[in-house]
Amino acid sequence: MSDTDFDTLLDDKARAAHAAGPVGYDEEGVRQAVRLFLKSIGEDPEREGLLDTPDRIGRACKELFAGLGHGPEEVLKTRFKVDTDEMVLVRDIELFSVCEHHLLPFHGVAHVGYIPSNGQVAGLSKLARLVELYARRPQVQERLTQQVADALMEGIDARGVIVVTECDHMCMAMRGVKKAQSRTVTSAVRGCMRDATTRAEAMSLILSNHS
Ligand SMILES: Nc1nc2c(ncn2[C@@H]2O[C@H](COP(=O)(O)OP(=O)(O)OP(=O)(O)O)[C@@H](O)[C@H]2O)c(=O)[nH]1
Ligand SMILES: [Zn+2]
Repeated sequence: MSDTDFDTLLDDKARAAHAAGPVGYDEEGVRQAVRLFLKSIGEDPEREGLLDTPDRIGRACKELFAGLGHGPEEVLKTRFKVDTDEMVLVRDIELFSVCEHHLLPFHGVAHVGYIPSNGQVAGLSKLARLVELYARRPQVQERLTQQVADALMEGIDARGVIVVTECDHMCMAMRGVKKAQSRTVTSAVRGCMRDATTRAEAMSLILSNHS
């Protein structure tokens, strides 16, 4: 890889793609909503322990929903050439998201694999950044999985993509049906990764660290 390639990979703007938080974020609006919410559940927002809570949630939501309003082009604008058309797979990318039904967390891992076309590859960290981009917003796991797959497929003109996510949903654990041990697995498979042999190779790589 040339020096220029490295420079591009380390591009600060790409690194900070959504570090600024959600586009159009209204932190004061969030603070007011939290005060109202606390009152509405029968709490006293003026008691000492809760006084700073609206502020804290205002800052926390900026992180939790930092992907809102940002697009994959911010992450994938750098790509480079490596002489390979073989499968690349990054396994066990930690993810934290929030389900759009209950605004409770779901978390787990994503496995992201692709087959480049004409040696056009993405920096490995960009696969994890794509997961972040789509996880950091109110989500459902299926859509998160599909969005990462579609963004990668289009963003680097990949020949094929596979994304598998495995998540625990707090809305199924701490309330409602209360199944704390259940884990949800979703997959999205695109292009030549749909081919049975290629898909089987990817799945064996993904499963190789599972007992
Ligand atoms: N498909 C899918 N469902 C999800 C996800 N996260 C949460 N859910 C589900 O969203 C559904 C919402 O169902 P509703 O019947 O509208 O809400 P609810 O009465 O709170 O449902 P219960 O959780 O069954 O008590 C629940 O079945 C959740 O388990 C997700 O990522 N994907
Ligand atoms: Zn939920």
